[in-house]
Amino acid sequence: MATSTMAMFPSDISGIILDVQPRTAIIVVLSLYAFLRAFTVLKMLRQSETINLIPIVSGIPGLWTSNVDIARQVAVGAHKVKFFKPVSKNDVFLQWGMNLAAADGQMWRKHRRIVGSAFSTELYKLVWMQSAKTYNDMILTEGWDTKDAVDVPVIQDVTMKVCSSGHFFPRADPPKSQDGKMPAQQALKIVAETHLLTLAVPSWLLYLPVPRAREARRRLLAFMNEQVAERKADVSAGGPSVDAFTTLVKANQDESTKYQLDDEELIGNVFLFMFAGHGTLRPSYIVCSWFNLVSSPETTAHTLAATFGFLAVNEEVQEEIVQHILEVVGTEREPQFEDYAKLDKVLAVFYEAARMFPAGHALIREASEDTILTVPNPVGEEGNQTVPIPKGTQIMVDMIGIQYNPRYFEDPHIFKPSRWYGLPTDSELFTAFSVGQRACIGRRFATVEATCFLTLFLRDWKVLPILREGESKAAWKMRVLDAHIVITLGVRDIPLRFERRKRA
Ligand code: HEM
Repeated sequence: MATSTMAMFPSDISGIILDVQPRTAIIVVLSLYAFLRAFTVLKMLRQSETINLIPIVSGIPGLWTSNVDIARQVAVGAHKVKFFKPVSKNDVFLQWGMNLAAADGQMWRKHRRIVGSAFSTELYKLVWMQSAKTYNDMILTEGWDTKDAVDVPVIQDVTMKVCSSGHFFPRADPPKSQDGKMPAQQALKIVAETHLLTLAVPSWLLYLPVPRAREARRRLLAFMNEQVAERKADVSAGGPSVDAFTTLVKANQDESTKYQLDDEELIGNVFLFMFAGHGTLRPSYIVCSWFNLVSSPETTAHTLAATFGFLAVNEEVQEEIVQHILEVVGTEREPQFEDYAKLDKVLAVFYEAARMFPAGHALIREASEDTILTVPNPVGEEGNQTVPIPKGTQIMVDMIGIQYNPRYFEDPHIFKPSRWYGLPTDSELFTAFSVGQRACIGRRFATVEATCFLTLFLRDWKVLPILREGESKAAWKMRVLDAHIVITLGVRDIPLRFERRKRA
């Protein structure tokens, strides 16, 4: 839109419309159409689990579903089934190199095998220790150790600090500049914001010679390479894999195996884990989630925030969880990683919050050839139907729909952690991390982190809502515990009060 035209027709809408570029107009109309289509389909999904979208004149055929059996048939990966993750949903991240979240087929198997080896018991022990340390440090640095009550206007500010990729790549966390160049942290922010732009504009825009953006990309790449070089030196010196990053670097160095990451793939995965979900960067989270990567530690932070919110208005549940913590850990000792599997009720509250606000809210897949899907009949009717799926059909698995589907959950709108009590920690009955081989690789990472933090926190503090004058808890719940959707799914800012628990 030319500024001169706007100056000539400051309040004349037709003048502005006349000057809209044809491409922009098409994008606006298509976006409106896409929005209305999505809205209508989502409305229909509330009545019917699976909807087949058949284009009349042109367009891509689609199938939207909130059925777990269909999710299982499509989500697992192109090496097993005739559905793949469309590259168009990942191309922003592919700029840094192929990575686990974007790959499919045999390529995905390689990345999953290599990255998967970093998600070991050693890593989870480290995550547990770091979470405990974060809690203890926070109490001291915030001066909570001398207070009996603390008001936190936005609990997300706390949970964002707790859940960060620092556990995954410990040494890379404070990317400060020592040489007067743009700090890597700032470079990351600019890169993330530029990525965000590509939601609205074509991706070639990223390559335009905008000096700051170019400098940021260069700086970020240099920073990642520095980190890689540091670890390569460690690996050459025969040092142990002290963190997951070093495990990835080892996979790049090891020439004796067919499961080797090349330099680009190494950087692609480093970007995915170190940066895509960095706790301080909301834009990158939005991009990450929009492109269905769902790799963000921020997903854990959002779920943890929702967990606190639900506990604040469900006092009985909170007391039951505290009793459970006292039975398992007592009051005198620090909880240990070995307690994780025993703290099933703590995990259950986190699961229930993740069910009600599933951070990974959609899985998108595409049929690579003509195929069929087995679609279960509606509840109350036995059997299945076979639905032909033409090549190119896009399948949208509505994860929110699954988590509220009465086929799977009694009273789906009620916060009821007891549905998960006693569930083994990796049970597939819990579906918010997706299902099958391609389910979230960070599931245990997230649940270990959350269980440790909640255990320490709830043992010391009672969680209460900060109510407005005259507001009831029910009204607070309606106002605050509401999905906050911009592009991704989150919870509104949650104001909470913490009161120190009196110990007998
Ligand atoms: C409450 C927290 C989380 C939720 C609800 C969640 C959910 C999901 C879901 C639904 C998927 C499947 C996406 C798809 O197939 O299209 C996924 C994949 C993934 N998640 Fe998570 N996630 C969480 C935390 C994490 C964390 C903490 C990490 C990293 C440490 C992580 C890393 C990944 C990666 C790399 C994938 C892609 C895996 C693959 O394609 O093989 N996630 N996540």
